[in-house]
Amino acid sequence: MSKIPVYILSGFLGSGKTTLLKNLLHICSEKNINPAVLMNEIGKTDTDGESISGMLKNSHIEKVLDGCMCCNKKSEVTECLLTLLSRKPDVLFIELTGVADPEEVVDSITEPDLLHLLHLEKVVTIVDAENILSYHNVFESDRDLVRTTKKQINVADYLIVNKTDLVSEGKKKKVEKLLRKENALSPIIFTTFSAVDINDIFFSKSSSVMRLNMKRSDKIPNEKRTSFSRIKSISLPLTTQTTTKQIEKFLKRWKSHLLRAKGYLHIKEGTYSMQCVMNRVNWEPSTFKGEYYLVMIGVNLDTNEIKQDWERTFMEPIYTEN
Ligand SMILES: Nc1nc2c(ncn2[C@@H]2O[C@H](COP(=O)(O)OP(=O)(O)OP(=O)(O)O)[C@@H](O)[C@H]2O)c(=O)[nH]1
Repeated sequence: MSKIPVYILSGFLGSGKTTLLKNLLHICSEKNINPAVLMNEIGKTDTDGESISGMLKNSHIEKVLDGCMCCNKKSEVTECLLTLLSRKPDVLFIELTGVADPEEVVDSITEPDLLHLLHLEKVVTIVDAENILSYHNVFESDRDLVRTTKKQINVADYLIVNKTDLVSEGKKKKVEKLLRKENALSPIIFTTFSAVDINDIFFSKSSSVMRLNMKRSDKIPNEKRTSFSRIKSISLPLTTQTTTKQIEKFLKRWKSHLLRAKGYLHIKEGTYSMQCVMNRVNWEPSTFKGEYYLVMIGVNLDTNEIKQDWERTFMEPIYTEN
């Protein structure tokens, strides 16, 4: 029986992993390739899964929520993978959380129960050209997080520098230099909205197994690792109508700890998907039909304080004309 090729999509919060996954699923649909997807979210709420599910046969997606596949959710991964592999997809994509260490995930997918069913084709790491150079300042005191972002670059077989529409040529060069410091060998491509060439991802030569084995032998045995030591997430339900301005004002109040926010919100103009990466906020009309919410992810978020602030701000209908 031929083994199913697996692609791991890694990269920090908001770098463009889900955007890449959607592009890859479009390519699969055009080429009549039958994909399966394993997704992981740090929080209990599955914001991206909904839109991805719509692009797949129902049974071809599994989700690991409320934790990180590389740390406290390892045991669930084998079960989810066995379920997906039993459906005999042509290819399997695993989208990691933004704070996952891909090397740890490689360890869990190369255990004996799975090894005869799949083979790791590539670890693809996507970096956010706009923000990557400032991460080291943001995470100054969190060594685990700094180590994880470096590791994501270090173990990649293929590196994508995304969001090039938001940076100058000079900044692109600086990002490339940073990547080369951590990873001297793997190809680097530059993209906007994760628009990759199918040949680069699916047909270029893979060096993953060899390189990852090399890296693993460097590991300190029994080292206790967590990739997201101080990362916290909170999901906040919204039962009233609001405005983009009011939501952005709320996010600004918690800006110093916030890395990422996303959700579906009911605003004056209708239902919108909101995506916030560091300081940048995007709003897009959405056909989402569920209950409205906002998820916030950040370093040492004071979840009790945030919850109280949210309830104070959005408990009563607060929509005003201006
Ligand atoms: N301007 C710009 N925005 C982008 C680009 N790529 C992605 N985005 C936006 O960045 C936001 C985050 O993209 P995602 O694909 O959700 O990022 P992610 O890595 O999956 O995020 P997490 O799952 O939270 O880690 C979304 O609003 C995207 O539309 C790009 O090249 N340029």
